[in-house]
Amino acid sequence: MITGSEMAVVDENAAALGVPRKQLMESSGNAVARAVERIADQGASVRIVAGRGNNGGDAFVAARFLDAYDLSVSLLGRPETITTEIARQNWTALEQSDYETEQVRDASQFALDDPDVIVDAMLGTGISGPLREPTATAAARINDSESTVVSVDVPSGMDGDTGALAAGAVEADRVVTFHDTKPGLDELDATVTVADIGIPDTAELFVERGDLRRLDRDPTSHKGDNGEVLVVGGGPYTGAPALAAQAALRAGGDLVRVACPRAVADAVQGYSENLIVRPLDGATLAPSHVDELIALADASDAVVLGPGLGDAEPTLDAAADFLERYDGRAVVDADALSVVSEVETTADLICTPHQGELLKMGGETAEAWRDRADRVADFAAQIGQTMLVKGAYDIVSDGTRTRVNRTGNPGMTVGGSGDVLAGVVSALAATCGEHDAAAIGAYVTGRAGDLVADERGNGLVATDLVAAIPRALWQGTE
Ligand SMILES: NC(=O)C1=CN([C@@H]2O[C@H](COP(=O)(O)OP(=O)(O)OC[C@H]3O[C@@H](n4cnc5c(N)ncnc54)[C@H](O)[C@@H]3O)[C@@H](O)[C@H]2O)[C@H](O)CC1
Ligand SMILES: [K+]
Repeated sequence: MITGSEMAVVDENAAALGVPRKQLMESSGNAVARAVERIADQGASVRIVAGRGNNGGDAFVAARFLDAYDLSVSLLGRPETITTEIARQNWTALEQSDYETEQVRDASQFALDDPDVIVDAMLGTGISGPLREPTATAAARINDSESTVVSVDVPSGMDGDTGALAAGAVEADRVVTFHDTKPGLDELDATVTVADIGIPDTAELFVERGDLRRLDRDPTSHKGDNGEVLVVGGGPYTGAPALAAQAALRAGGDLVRVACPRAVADAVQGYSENLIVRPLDGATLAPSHVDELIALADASDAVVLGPGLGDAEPTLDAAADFLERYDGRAVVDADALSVVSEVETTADLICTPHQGELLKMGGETAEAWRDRADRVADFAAQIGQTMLVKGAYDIVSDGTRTRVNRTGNPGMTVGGSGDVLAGVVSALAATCGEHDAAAIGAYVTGRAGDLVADERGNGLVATDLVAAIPRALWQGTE
């Protein structure tokens, strides 16, 4: 089962992997034509009723495979208002090839002459809201007809994400859906065919640019809605918490605070006026700080625990106390990772170890990335948290879903890139679930590294990554 929104991610990832949407549309249309052939003899009358989106586009393709039928195609609208290039191209091909076509400008013009088969391609997963004219009238006429109705992808009027049927939705006899079944289809009194349209299976496994659709920012959001992040770090090191904090800001975090030992507070503040530093007494994190950290964390949307903390006994005790008392979202990185397996926590963690740190946590790794993916998924299920195991192929898993990220390059082994990743993931975790935040965070950070490597080769440093995050994040989708 896959939702319409998820399909939009997968089909854009297929395009990123070299299988463009127009190719998918050709496969979809061919599958629709084969379904018509299964239910109607050659020469039977077939009426395609198409909308102005890609659902219609699928049917314009199907038309080219139905020459043996008494075929006519009705477009609900004007061709120049067809909403996508690939659908428009397939409509134009019908016009130029002299297929029997008509343009229905107004519902009153729409007449059905009781064809044997009606192909319902008015609306697919792009539906929003109740049926509008002329679709509503066309759907009513289709439902009143005696024809056998074959719906493309979903019956027009069905919501691709929830399966809910709008009032007046088409009552299909058959549905030809693509790649995987959709919510609601198995509750219909219709024969459903799931057509393979040639989407590579890695389009769901690999994190690609289509995943950026999951970050649709709510344009009406105002300061503080898109992520207040608390970075708990510093002590032996000062750069790490500053890198994580700057990365969180560059990844869209609105307000980022750094809770660090007083001894390094000036150094951390010195890196940037963008940071709000909350000094903690002393030179390293200690259990006496945990009350204040919990108060600060509860006022944030996500926490990064670890950058530059060091592994002094009191520091690890403090990290363990914090995790046992915190119940929000936290990215755990660096030295703090070693306490995760020892604590009972209700927090939703995203652990970002490299393979060596994974072993220290009690996890297992493997040379081949598919084997490593299995082991990481098992470990994530065992500890009940989201794992992001860094490597040439980053493995992300929450024990149920597993993704693989291939962006990044050897230049990113430079110190600090792990701090940048942790910061990016924390900002995303403030606006989307842990699993997606980890997958997209790995993709964006690696992509930032690739953008910088194009310009600087292996001379990249972690601050270059921070600067490239916005370009990597808002590269835009198709
Ligand atoms: N995702 C895939 O792998 C593939 C999907 N295919 C087909 O594409 C459609 C989705 O196409 P899309 O262009 O996003 O939208 P639709 O064609 O479903 O509809 C948009 C169209 O309809 C109008 N509209 C929206 N809501 C309403 C309404 N309530 N009443 C009337 N009209 C409405 C809107 O204005 C647009 O004009 C998917 O279902 C598949 O069939 C690919 O071709 C194959 C791969
Ligand atoms: K449809």
